[in-house]
Amino acid sequence: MPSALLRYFQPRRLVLAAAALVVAQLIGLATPYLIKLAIDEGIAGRDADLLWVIGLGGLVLYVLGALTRYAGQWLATRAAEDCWQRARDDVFGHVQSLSLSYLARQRTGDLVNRIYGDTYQIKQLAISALPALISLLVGVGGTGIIIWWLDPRLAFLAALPLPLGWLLLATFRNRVRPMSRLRLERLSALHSALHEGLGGIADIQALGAGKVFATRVRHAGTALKDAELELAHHRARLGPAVDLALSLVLLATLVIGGQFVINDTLSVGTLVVFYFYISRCLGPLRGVPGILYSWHGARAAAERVDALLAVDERVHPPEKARLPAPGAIGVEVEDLAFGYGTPPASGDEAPGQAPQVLEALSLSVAPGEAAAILGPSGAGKSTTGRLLLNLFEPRSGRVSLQGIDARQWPSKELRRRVGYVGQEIFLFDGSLHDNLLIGLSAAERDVAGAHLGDVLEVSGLAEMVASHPEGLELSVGERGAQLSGGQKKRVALARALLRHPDLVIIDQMATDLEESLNARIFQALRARGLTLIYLGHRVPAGLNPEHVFWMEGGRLSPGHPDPASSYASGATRP
Ligand SMILES: Nc1ncnc2c1ncn2[C@@H]1O[C@H](COP(=O)(O)OP(=O)(O)OP(=O)(O)O)[C@@H](O)[C@H]1O
Repeated sequence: MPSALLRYFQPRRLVLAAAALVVAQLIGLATPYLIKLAIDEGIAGRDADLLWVIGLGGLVLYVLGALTRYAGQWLATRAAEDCWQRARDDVFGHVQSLSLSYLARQRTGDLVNRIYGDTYQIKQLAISALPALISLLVGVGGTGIIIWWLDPRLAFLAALPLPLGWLLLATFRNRVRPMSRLRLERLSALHSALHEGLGGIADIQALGAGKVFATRVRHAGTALKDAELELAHHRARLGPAVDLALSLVLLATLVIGGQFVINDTLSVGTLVVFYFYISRCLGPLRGVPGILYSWHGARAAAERVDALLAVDERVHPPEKARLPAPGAIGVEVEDLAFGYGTPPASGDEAPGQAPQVLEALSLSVAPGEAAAILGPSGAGKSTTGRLLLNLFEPRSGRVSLQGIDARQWPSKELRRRVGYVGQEIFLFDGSLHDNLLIGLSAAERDVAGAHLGDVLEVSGLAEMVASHPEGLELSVGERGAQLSGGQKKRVALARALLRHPDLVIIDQMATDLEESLNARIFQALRARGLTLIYLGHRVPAGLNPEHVFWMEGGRLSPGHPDPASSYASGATRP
């Protein structure tokens, strides 16, 4: 059984819910018996007082039944909601801990569906399947015992269709599991298509490709509809089959039980109450297909959650962490090789499946120096930046920051001391202020707040903030949709600087900003004395780097290959 099915439920809540529902069912079992008493003892014996006592007893039982049913359903709902929250948080936490190389191979819509949709299926077990299962086990099971005690002949008659029902369920069960799995996979595919279609809406509109994505969403939706219909069709056959069997039992009870009354071997009260008990079983037995589908849906969902939780491609904390000394960070890269895709299994010397992106890459940048790594598109510049940040595991070679292997830096320290302005900037739907301070503790926020004005000035944001009526409370929109490309870059730079970094890696900014603004920003950055690594197609004004490297096909060489370039010598400052 998939472990995600039980892992997130708190047993105490479930046991309490189950106990309340069991009591409600036991009370429900007692109430029809009062009818027999009323008919056979009260009415037949012309005992009006007894009828009043029975009525009062019935009232107490009905009230208790209602209260325990309410308590059971409420406790089951609480258990389910707690389970869903715990499962969502746990699965999302796990996804967050996975390495970028794994996540880059996944579809976001599918991950969202596993975190939200699959865990939802698991919680539904407590809300719908638990009460249905208890009314089946206690309600129907208890009824079986009572009717056996009332009249074994009629009870035997009522039990006749049971083996047939069991056989029917066993046959149906084998088909439900693969169908439930297919339904969830198609739901995931639809989420992925929607996510992609909405995530790139601006480009899609600009390309006039709306129809293409509408078709993709429609196809994914049609596939899901087919899976849903197949499941519903299957269920539609099981439901009426159960109904038919139960109706036959009711008819047989009436006709054969009536004969027993005529023959004086059964009292009218017993026949009536027998009929009542059998009718009480109709609801729970009709619920059996629901339990079956809910169980297999949750099972298929739990298998998908387990599969995701079993992924261990994560960023592991360093085995021998070393705390680097404060101050500007020198960068040493030795013989670095890297490729995206499945890394080789441990102990396996063979390279991974994916092609090598970086080869024998070596460079050295002293503390406080600036280096520019230039090269054509696809050369491997951004990849180099990600390896300097220890976001990916190199296939061989190493990156040392301040003489310590980047893999041995405590990750929190690395994220704080190495600022990163990526090619694609992540901004979330919130104020500019919240985007700037994201990830900082309360104490760090206080420190950052004190030099916020200075940082806004260095990153060229001060004028934008001053000119906007909402200032720092300006809303940036989802993924920063309300800011320009250059503004997003500057917000990312300010966000990095607010952490007091000692090394800043900037991936392509020169082309996003006008020359004078570049000059202002890079001069101000150089004046701070931190180490700077710039990745792009040309050296930005004001950077004035000590080193210029040319990267092509994942290989690095000093200087620009164009002899006319002022950086052609490979020597340093032109
Ligand atoms: N997440 C990824 N998964 C697989 N391959 C990738 C991934 N990211 C980049 N690549 C591949 O790695 C190579 C280097 O890409 P990279 O982004 O480092 O180049 P770049 O020099 O920064 O290019 P540009 O100047 O266009 O930004 C390219 O061939 C690219 O297709």
